[in-house]
Amino acid sequence: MSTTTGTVIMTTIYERIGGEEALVAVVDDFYERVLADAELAAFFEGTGMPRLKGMQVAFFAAALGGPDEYRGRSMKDVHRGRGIGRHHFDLVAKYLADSLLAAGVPEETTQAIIGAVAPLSADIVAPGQPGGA
Ligand code: HEM
Repeated sequence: MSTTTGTVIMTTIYERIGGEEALVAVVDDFYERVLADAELAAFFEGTGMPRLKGMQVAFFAAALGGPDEYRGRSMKDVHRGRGIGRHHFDLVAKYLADSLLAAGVPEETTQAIIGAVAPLSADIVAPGQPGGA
């Protein structure tokens, strides 16, 4: 048996993907895909997209280990009463993965991010729907 001493360098997913700047680009591309999908676009009618993009960047930054806290509303409050189904959630998750991969985020990191957002379906999918609380 051998022992090694060394420095363990911990990096967050936030840092690994390139921080705030990378996240802004990913979120822009993500909403382009979401709004181009006829099954999703109607959910965002009447939503101010520049503000939503900013909130989404803040949310993902906090979720992925970034330095700032997310100070927006809870996922449950934001998505309540919108009739979001499991299918819609899965489409959104797929577009997020597509955007991350398109930005050059490695497959493994992309999977880790999708794994981190998956449990949010309990708060986002409407109650009574599969995957909803
Ligand atoms: C990974 C899953 C998701 C995450 C992390 C997420 C996150 C967020 C965040 C951070 C906001 C902004 C909150 C605020 O304004 O205070 C938001 C708003 C919104 N989300 Fe989601 N969301 C997700 C999935 C979905 C899905 C599946 C739909 C519908 C298909 C959806 C529809 C909306 C809409 C319409 C708004 C804007 C509400 C408004 O106009 O104020 N979201 N979401």
